[in-house]
Amino acid sequence: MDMVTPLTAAPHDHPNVAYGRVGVLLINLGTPEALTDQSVRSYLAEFLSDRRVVDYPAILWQPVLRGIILNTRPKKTRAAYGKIWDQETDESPLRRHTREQAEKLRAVLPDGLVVDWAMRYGVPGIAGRLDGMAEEGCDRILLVPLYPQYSATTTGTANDAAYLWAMKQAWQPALRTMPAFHDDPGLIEALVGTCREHIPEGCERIILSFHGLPQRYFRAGDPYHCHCQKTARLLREAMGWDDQFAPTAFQSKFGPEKWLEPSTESLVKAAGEEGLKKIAVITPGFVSDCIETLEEVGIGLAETFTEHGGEELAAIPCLNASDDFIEVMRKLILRELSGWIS
Ligand SMILES: C=CC1=C(C)c2cc3[nH]c(cc4nc(cc5[nH]c(cc1n2)c(C)c5CCC(=O)O)C(CCC(=O)O)=C4C)c(C)c3C=C
Ligand SMILES: [Fe+2]
Ligand SMILES: [Fe+2]
Repeated sequence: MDMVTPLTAAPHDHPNVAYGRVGVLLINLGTPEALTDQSVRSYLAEFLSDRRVVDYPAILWQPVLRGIILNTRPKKTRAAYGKIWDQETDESPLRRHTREQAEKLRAVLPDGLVVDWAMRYGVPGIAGRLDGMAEEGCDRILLVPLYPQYSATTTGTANDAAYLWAMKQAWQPALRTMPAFHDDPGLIEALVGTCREHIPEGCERIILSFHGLPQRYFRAGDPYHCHCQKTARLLREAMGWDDQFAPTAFQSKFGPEKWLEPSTESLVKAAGEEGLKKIAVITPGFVSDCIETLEEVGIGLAETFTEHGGEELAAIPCLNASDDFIEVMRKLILRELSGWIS
């Protein structure tokens, strides 16, 4: 690798600052630290106070959030996490997969790169991990929000947190951000691989389900909806599906506003009512299994399907730390590090 040797002995009147290294920081959403109401509450408080996520004026929103939502939702959300918590490592699935993705990428990326991971909400936080990278001498850092489709509510806010940290640095590192990779041929090929492996024999419909957003954000210019539609189209084309067999839908609605439609729930109910017995749901907007894929889809919507006459709803696993996904990310990261490493 082409890098300057970190300064070990600075001239006597200079601060001893390490430099010359390149860092890669994977960033995911965030998740409760422990399976307690208090931990879920503080995670939701931070998440739902982010103005990129809920853009109502704070003076109106904070009383609703603190007075109602944070007194009711944590108990329900904790119960949902309880069904999917990783007992082996005592962490949420999202945390486990993100950590494993970073560990595997560190092993396959060039020696000398500093590869780490952080969460936008909760721990390990973005600022703390960037402090660590700076201490290790990273003066060039690639930020990699782990969302194939760009949204201001996810990618945008992850990058914001890094810029906010950079505003306070005496020696601000050069920062690059990973562009959306919703149409990356490697990503589509990896999704094709999971479809071939996991879609059950005799499946009558496959719903391509993405996390939703308020329609208002889409109208204000967030390209997320278009990125989702493109991922869905490329996957359909690669699999030879039409949009009757493989419709796009949006899940996880929160609050009273109109969100992107159709909802995954409405398509699951309709499939049962039409007399379909076996369907699958794939979630190509989530690279890691989490509460929204394992609990909402794998448990909740599977029950909804049987309540409406269906028999089996297969929730297709996310790419997680599979070799295929690590290879997708390795190539994208090397592309984005062009000129920084040789
Ligand atoms: C309040 C509005 C929300 C918006 C807008 C939103 C966008 C959005 N979220 C993801 C990915 C994830 N969201 C997850 C959990 C989650 N999301 C919301 C709300 C909004 N998300 C809430 C309240 C929660 C918490 C769970 C609950 O209380 O039901 C997760 C899972 C985290 C985990 O630990 O498993 C992910 C991942 C995307 C991609 C997105 C917009 C594009
Ligand atoms: Fe969400
Ligand atoms: Fe669009």
